[in-house]
Amino acid sequence: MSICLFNRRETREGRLPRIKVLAVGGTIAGKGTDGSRTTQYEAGVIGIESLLEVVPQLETLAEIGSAQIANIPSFAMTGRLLLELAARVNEELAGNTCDGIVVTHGTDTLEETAYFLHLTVKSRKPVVVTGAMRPATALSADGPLNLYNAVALAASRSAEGRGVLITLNDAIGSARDMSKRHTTTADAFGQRDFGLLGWIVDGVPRFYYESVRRHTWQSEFDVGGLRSLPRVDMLYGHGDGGRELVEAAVAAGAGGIVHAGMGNGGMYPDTRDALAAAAASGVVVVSASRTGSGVVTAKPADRLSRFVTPDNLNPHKARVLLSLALTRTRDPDLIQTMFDTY
Ligand SMILES: NC(=O)CC[C@H](N)C(=O)O
Repeated sequence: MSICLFNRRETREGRLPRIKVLAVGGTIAGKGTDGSRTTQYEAGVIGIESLLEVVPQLETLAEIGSAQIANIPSFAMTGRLLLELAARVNEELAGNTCDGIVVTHGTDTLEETAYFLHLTVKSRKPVVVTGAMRPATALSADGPLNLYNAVALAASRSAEGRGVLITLNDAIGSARDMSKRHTTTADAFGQRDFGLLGWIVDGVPRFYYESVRRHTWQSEFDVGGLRSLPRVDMLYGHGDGGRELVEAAVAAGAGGIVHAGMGNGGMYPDTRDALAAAAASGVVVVSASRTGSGVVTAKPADRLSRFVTPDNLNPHKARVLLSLALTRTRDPDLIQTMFDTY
């Protein structure tokens, strides 16, 4: 009888890949008092060194370095921290001392950070974002295996050039497409339109698909010199919608507004009027959808108002791209081209 074992080690000129883990916080670094309660805990309290100690198997995959960038629940994410993180990832990958990056992050806004990095990291080296749905103190905590898988993925040549990847629960997704779709389950992340890029099985990444949209080293966005991002507000569409929130966003200085519309970008008439007025005054309006899936198509009235459609990006990913687009132009036609490209 023969037993086939995968060799998990991928070496670089005879040495293990060098992977840097940048920790931002979240449930993966969360602590609760009762292991059976998976939603009652404080996120972003355990340091990255302690998280790494729990997974000694990482040593078989890579030479690990780490840095604590922040330790926050990810709903507290800021544009400033996104810029800091992107700068750090670019800095680490620019030299020849780092072969790949893992970011540990809260899951609430993990997809936005991953997409932001997908558009601003200038490297073909793997960048993998992971988190956990159960705190480190929970029974069946998912953080340690997610961290192991993330390092395995970042250490693998098979992950190079694919843009920023997300892994949780053995799944590999593109930062462009993967989203959090459940409030509490360990299987919270997925993508309704296209599915996954692959899985990680016993520490071995297996890819089946790839995204053909532009990203990372092909991206035109350079946030190197920026200290803040243009303000983009988001409004949720509904019946009896008013003008007031649109006007408040404009008064607050929004350069862009993403409207999470009903169905294929539907807007309550008063809200539409206010958004059209905002667009006429130079605010870039993206007509997105609250359905969570599918392309939003431009209707004649949208074209007249110069609304931008987000392709199939969900509203919060559209917000990320719009904010980056506004660092380059305020022209809705050019921004539409960006939405059709990334
Ligand atoms: N599962 C999680 O990571 C959620 C915890 C917290 N709300 C955060 O996003 O950081």
